[in-house]
Amino acid sequence: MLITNSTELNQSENSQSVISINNLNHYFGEGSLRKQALFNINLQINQGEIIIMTGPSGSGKTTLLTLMGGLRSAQEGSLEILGKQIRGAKKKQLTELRRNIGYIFQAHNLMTFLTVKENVRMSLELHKKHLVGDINAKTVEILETVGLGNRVDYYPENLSGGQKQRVAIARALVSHPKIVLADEPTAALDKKSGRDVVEIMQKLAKEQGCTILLVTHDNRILDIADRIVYMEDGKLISDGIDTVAKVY
Ligand SMILES: Nc1ncnc2c1ncn2[C@@H]1O[C@H](COP(=O)(O)OP(=O)(O)OP(=O)(O)O)[C@@H](O)[C@H]1O
Repeated sequence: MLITNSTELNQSENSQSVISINNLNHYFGEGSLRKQALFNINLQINQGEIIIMTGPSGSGKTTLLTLMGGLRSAQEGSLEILGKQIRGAKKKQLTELRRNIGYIFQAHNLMTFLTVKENVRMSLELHKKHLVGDINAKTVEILETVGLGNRVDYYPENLSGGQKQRVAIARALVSHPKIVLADEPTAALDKKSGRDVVEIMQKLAKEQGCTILLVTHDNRILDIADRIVYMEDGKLISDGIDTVAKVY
């Protein structure tokens, strides 16, 4: 009976872990040009956490973010995303995994020839499981949540930077991904728009229970994080469990 209980406990603990990284190394280039970009990274990320990754330029934040987002295959060590081992993963496995992940980038990457509504709706259309029910209504609903209910038929060129970024958030979250990756989402925005954008991300993520991984140099938004991961020279210096105060 005791064994059963402890097994159940382990299973429930594991189910909370969305990303599990152990002794991860990463290299760019080959032969004499081979350069190590990540050194022995260990990090556990749980469901619903908002993680901000910060550190100097070239410290490896984007490399780690793209690995955690299934945008490249892990080479050495262990990287489990949503329970799947990504070390040595093939393109097909990464494509499959990416269906569970939403992406928000500094340059929002909206389709300029589609309206706001069409941009968001397209994301739903790529997910077969969301093609049930009224996808138009789902699209309008999330646009209302990000404060763009009155802009659904606009083209991106007629929106401000902050509004475009809010469309990008709606597009990333409309399919209820388990993980959202955001690379410098406030970099091109003024203080107020940047703040609005991260607060909307925070609110939606908490409602949906999704995990957010956010890379930023923007000190003004650090407070939305549950944890701040600090990197230097390809090494993880602090994973925010109890050292945030020392770093900042
Ligand atoms: N495709 C690549 N080919 C070769 N080296 C790369 C490549 N991408 C990144 N690097 C190197 O890996 C290291 C980490 O880069 P990375 O972009 O992950 O850092 P970063 O912390 O995100 O920097 P920034 O804040 O400037 O975006 C750097 O030394 C960089 O030059």
